[in-house]
Amino acid sequence: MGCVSSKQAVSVTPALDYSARAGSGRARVGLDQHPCFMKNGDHHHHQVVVSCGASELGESGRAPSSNGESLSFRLRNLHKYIEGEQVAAGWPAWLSAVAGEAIHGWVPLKADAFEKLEKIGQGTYSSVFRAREAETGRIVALKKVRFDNFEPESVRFMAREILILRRLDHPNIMKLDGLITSRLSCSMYLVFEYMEHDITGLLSCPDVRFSEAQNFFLENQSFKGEQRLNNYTKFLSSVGHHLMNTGKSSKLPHATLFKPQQPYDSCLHETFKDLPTTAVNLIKTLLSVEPYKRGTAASALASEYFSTKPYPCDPSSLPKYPPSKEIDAKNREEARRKKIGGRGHGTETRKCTRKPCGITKLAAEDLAAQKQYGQNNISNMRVPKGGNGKSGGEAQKPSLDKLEEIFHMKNASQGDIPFSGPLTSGFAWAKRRKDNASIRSHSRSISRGHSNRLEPSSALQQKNNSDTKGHDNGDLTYGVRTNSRGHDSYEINKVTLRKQWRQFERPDSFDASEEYHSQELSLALYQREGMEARGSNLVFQDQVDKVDFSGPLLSQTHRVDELLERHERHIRQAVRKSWFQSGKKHGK
Ligand SMILES: Nc1ncnc2c1ncn2[C@@H]1O[C@H](COP(=O)(O)OP(=O)(O)OP(=O)(O)O)[C@@H](O)[C@H]1O
Repeated sequence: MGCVSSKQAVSVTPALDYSARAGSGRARVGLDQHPCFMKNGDHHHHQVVVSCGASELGESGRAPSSNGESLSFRLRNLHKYIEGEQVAAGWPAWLSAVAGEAIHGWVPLKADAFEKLEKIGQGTYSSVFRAREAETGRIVALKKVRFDNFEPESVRFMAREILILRRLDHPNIMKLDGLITSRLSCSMYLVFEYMEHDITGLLSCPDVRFSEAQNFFLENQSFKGEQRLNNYTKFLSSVGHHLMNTGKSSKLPHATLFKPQQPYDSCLHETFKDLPTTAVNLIKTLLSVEPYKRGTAASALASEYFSTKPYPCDPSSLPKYPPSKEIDAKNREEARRKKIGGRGHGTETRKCTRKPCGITKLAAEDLAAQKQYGQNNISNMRVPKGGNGKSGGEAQKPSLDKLEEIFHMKNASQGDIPFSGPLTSGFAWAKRRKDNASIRSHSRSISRGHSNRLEPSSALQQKNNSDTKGHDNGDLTYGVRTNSRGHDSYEINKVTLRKQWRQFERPDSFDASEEYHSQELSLALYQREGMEARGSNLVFQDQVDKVDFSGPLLSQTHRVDELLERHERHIRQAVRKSWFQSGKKHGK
């Protein structure tokens, strides 16, 4: 694992140790013992017992009344102290404030240490890029995760993935090498070792046929690997609901979310009648809705399926397949569909079909945004440091929100067609495209409500495609109309707006000066903006939920796997949404 300290006990020190390899996430940040506290337990800050002197009592210097208070008081100080240390090491404050443990012992990697190549994957909450490490030439995968850095729950959610990845150390699990972000950045990239294949890619290759033993091997291996577990999740979404609806009521907190309109009988045995009973039994266990009944990876490995013939082949006997990834399969499929169906049978149709209301709303907002951009003199916009948001910055805000949403449209998770092939070279988002990045970094995550809201109309989608040329990597794509009235002024204002943002915020430019940027300023502005955005999102949310959980989702041209994929996404989104909400309710 790329982490020096992930398996070590937490201890902190005022001293930062930068002696490790420069620019590496593996660099060590102070693991020396601080005389003020000692460890008790192995991996939680909460378990640190503090025994500080009077000088450590904080600003007031007042001694708290009871032991409990004293401890929490000191722990608060300790947390602040750790946060300060992490920020000094280059981590953004929003991250260390809520997810200090996930980054503990690491220093952020620098964007310009990598040359970003083409987009190679699209996950529900991420876009994945191939990249080259400048110093070594090593090829890595950069996973840009989507989250809302102003939503502590969202950051925590993302950080949990990091924390788990850091703790995993296995040949079948892609290693997390580090994180790219900076003190002034609102986004983050996870740096992984590069994987040439994924199962979906391999399975989609017409030339690749697995023998039973190879298949078995892959299954067996895959229980040990994160990548394949993703595929199981997809699989789960395909048959899971049958299991869920066998008449037994689930005790899960959000079970009603998944409750279908009509009950189903489990059809696992029927669906997999060609599989041996041992395999179906294993699947059944793995798909149990109730967590306590569900098999773990370890129990799966011990299942009969893996101990009966045919045994897995020896890994060394596996042929070396040409690189093939899910994105290639998607692109091939998309090309095929376009060829067969011509216009109107692609993703655009699907998106339009699914969310007509959202589209209408988006189009209306788009027009409103254009109008507003036309009216406002954006070039005069100047956001004062520490301002209260009542100046030009605020005036521009609603437009900016809309604009950035439109910008992110293509990046929305639902049914995106990822780009393949080298679209740019160099770490463009840090160097050449600070303009876009400014807006992007300012933006909040499009996961959850935002992404749903951004389902484009076909007109927007068309423009998306053409606008992509001028921009980088498919990471950020403009969904601006070309054929709408007012387009020119919109374009001009858009450029101006980007310049303005660039002046006070240089996200993703990892050595940004603080001359114009103020995280507090951004925070103040966006807290208000977040409320506005959330308010307007409510309009869409109902529609989205309605679409997500009822009725036929696809037109006839769509394949079952797309349906399943989308189901999976919807389920995850619903779960995460409710998870966030319940987290908020409980004031976590
Ligand atoms: N380390 C890697 N090397 C090469 N490609 C990768 C790597 N990690 C991810 N990818 C590619 O990116 C795609 C999306 O990644 P992944 O499934 O991990 O994203 P995700 O956001 O976790 O998705 P989801 O939430 O839908 O599971 C994968 O299908 C894979 O092809």
